[in-house]
Amino acid sequence: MTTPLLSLRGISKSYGQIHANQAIDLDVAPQSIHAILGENGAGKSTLMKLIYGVELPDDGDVVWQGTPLRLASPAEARRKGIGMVFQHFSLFETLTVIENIQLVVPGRKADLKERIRTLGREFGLEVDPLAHVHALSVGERQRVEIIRSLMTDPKLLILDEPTSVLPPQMVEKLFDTLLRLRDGGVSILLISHKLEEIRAICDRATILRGGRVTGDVDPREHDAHDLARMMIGRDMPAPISALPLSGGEKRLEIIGLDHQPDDPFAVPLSGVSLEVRAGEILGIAGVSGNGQSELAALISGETMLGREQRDRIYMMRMDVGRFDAAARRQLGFAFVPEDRLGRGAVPEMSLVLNSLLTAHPLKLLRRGLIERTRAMTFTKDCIRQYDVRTSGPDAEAGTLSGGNLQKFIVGREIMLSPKLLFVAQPTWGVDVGAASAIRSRLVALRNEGMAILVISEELEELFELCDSIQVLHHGRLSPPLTTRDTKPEEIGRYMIGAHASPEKVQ
Ligand SMILES: Nc1ncnc2c1ncn2[C@@H]1O[C@H](COP(=O)(O)OP(=O)(O)OP(=O)(O)O)[C@@H](O)[C@H]1O
Repeated sequence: MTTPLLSLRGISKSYGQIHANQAIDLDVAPQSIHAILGENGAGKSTLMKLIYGVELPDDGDVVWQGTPLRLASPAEARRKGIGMVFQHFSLFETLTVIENIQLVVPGRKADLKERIRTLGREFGLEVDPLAHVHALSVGERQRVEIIRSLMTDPKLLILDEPTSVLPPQMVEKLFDTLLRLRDGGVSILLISHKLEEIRAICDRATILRGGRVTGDVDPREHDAHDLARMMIGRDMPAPISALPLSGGEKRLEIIGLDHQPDDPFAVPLSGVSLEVRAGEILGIAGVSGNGQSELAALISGETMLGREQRDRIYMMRMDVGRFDAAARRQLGFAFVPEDRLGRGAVPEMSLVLNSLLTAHPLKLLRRGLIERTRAMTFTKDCIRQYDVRTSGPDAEAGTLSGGNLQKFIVGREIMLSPKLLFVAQPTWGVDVGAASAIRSRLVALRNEGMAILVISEELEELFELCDSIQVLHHGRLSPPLTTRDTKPEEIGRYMIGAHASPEKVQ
């Protein structure tokens, strides 16, 4: 057997009582695409941080190209030939592509420009070096991040959930790039929750559960059910089905909403109309950056309408255009924002305090003071019901793994028993088992009469959840399409703005 590019033996890392990685063995072969799979909190990101020198292991050995290695920093990892593209991009929006790259890669501007173009051609990562980052799509931004890593000549490139930010059309293109990189001699470590994707391009998969390795397999020899079982330790629960319901009262109505945001980089909305009734789930599909965050801010009350705009947004039959977020919540509205660390939770605060942020009306405060016992009970219930893996209610929100924090925020909002629930990207970063639990919960709530609005980039998710779907493209919303009478390709055409003349679409 050829010498592995990277070998880990007995790697362990604990944070206080939490054993995030325990005695991990991993071999990454040269020229291979190697998946790291596991449910939320299984220890995937921790392991990548140890490999990239962000953290030091408590125990164990790392061997890189046959030589023992102890990395003290990411800069040292890059010098050795290890690169990493994080889930959250780290580009400055007001700078150009080349200016962003110059911050990390030394060299003359003209030479860098040439290298960006050459790498772009070679690996299918074309991007204009002089473009400003704010003008680029998410897919293009990701290409810039990958190019920037490639410019340090890595032998191993780590990608943390790279497809979760991409529209479906771009996923294929990224895979093509990854295969070209592999064939060009780079090994890739890929974290993903999407089992079919892993089966499509990975040569090897290591599965983690509870910080330990539970499988090391060729993913092409196992179906998605097998892989899911290794990840979650049991079979996937069957999805629950929607009961036939119709004609509930209108809980959200938007009528011909036009909005010109103050931010020059934001997307203006025009003529947006929708309604969500009790006992119904409406989904908003679309590639991110088409007005989703602007629409979400207008619905949640983070952005209020101008004085002259009346009769545009109704909740529970009230014109709420001039209501702030708290006033809307008082009407029975709850909201899970896409950005869980920036808006959904305060990372430095404990889970109990994070519960209070939105759940305080459930008598968790009395005369301005925290009712500690009630707040603890609420938080513990949320942790139990939504299977949030954490050391307990006093854990800081920022120490939870991404998916577990998402489960906590979704749980907290559902526990408010709202009349109208708005969830942006309900299962973003959540593992397959927990994602199916969250979806089942949403369908059960719909069956009980809740009105639910979901924004998601994942078509499969919208098809599983929604009674009808509308597509947002360039700030305009398509008419509602009844899910059971609609094919994904039709939604796809609206997503790329080609619905008017489908015969022209390739
Ligand atoms: N800085 C930290 N302090 C305390 N606990 C931490 C810290 N970082 C991670 N953990 C804990 O370590 C465990 C593993 O977390 P990790 O982020 O590696 O999981 P993951 O598999 O990447 O999850 P996800 O799929 O949700 O991103 C979790 O229980 C998490 O709460």
